[in-house]
Amino acid sequence: MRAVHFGAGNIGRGFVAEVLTEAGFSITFVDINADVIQALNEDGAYEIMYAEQGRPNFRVENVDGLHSAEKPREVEQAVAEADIVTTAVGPNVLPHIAAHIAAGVELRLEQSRPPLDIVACENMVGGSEALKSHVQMHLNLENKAAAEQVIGFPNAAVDRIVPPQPEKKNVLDVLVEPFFEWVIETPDMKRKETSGTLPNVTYVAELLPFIQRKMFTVNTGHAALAYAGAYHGETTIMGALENSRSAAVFAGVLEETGTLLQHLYDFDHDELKTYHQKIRGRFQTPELNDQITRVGRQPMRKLGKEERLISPYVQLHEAGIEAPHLQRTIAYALLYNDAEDEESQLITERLHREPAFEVISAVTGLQDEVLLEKIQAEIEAL
Ligand SMILES: NC(=O)C1=CN([C@@H]2O[C@H](COP(=O)(O)OP(=O)(O)OC[C@H]3O[C@@H](n4cnc5c(N)ncnc54)[C@H](O)[C@@H]3O)[C@@H](O)[C@H]2O)C=CC1
Ligand SMILES: O=P(O)(O)OC[C@H]1O[C@](O)(CO)[C@@H](O)[C@@H]1O
Repeated sequence: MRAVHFGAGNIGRGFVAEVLTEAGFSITFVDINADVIQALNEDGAYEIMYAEQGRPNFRVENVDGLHSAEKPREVEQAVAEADIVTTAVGPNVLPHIAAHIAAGVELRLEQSRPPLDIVACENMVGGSEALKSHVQMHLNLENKAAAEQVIGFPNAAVDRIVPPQPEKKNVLDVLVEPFFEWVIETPDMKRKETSGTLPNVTYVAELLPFIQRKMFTVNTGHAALAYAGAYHGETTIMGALENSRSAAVFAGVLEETGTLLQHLYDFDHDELKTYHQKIRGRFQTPELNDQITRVGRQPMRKLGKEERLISPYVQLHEAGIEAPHLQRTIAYALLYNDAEDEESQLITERLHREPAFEVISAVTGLQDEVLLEKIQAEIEAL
């Protein structure tokens, strides 16, 4: 069985590949990083190393690579022949890989190949569904209707911390945290016998509670640590946890999103507390040396309306629940300034040039004047 995976980065090599290898797939990675593609084709294997004393490495074998800009026809043929397609490229990159996937789908339909599932493993709600819309834009009406029958885009949630990689001899080897969770929603699958039987994957009929629990806890909590930590002069996630001011924001944010999750889904209070402790322990792994620049990357995306900060903040507001720590975190995120991060630079420049109220509205997509004024006041207080 062959998988085609778009994005041979940290999560692609360090997580998706482990599960697919365990399931017996050989993997063709598609990427635009020439060094990684060359190494995949020369070595055909690499090691996953766990941030856990004494745990042996996991060897990923039977891999190769395709550079999508240099070998577009081969990428399309690989998609046409694949038994599963997965992605971990980042939400902003999904539109850029859609044309290749659509061309592969067209070939598949022409060649009357079996059904296929395409699973986006991105930190976002409705990732596969979003990819589906991008792919559909490249299909004519007839192929769109035909694809609807045989190409599934089941949504998924993925969770594993794969930090910025330490200096190492081999560009492919990847250090990961031992924990992982991959949840896939089953109703949209078209090839359950393949995509529905991956080992160590949790299958659910409705993903929303799982992905919201993950996004609003792991990702919102992480973002709070990153942005509050950066504001208080920290550069690492460990530093932010040890800093009493950012740690207090983190704890407050988890309380607030925990309240929301219980309000939305009736999650058990004690289970949620245990989940919080587990996450705190995962963040507190010194071997990962996780950097604020990674966790805080692309603040404009993270401040989007459907994302980890604004979505719970708005939902709490609508439920009549105050969320001062989330509100403060949103202000920290708007003030976040990493010289290497284009999005943080764009927000910083706009805040210098334009009234804060308008910048906040443009970045977050919020229209509610009450909320905009609250966030503006928060920024002014900092
Ligand atoms: N690193 C982590 O701990 C986690 C990341 N995620 C999600 O996984 C996704 C990937 O994140 P990472 O692996 O950390 O990022 P990464 O930057 O390590 O990997 C992304 C890969 O996509 C490739 N890429 C960029 N444009 C491309 C294109 N047009 N065609 C093909 N490949 C392209 C890049 O060259 C890179 O190899 C994101 O959505 C992220 O939110 C989810 C859970 C954990
Ligand atoms: O990958 P993103 O969306 O930029 O955000 C980083 C987040 O991804 C993770 O690596 C895994 O969910 C978290 O550690 C962190 O909150």
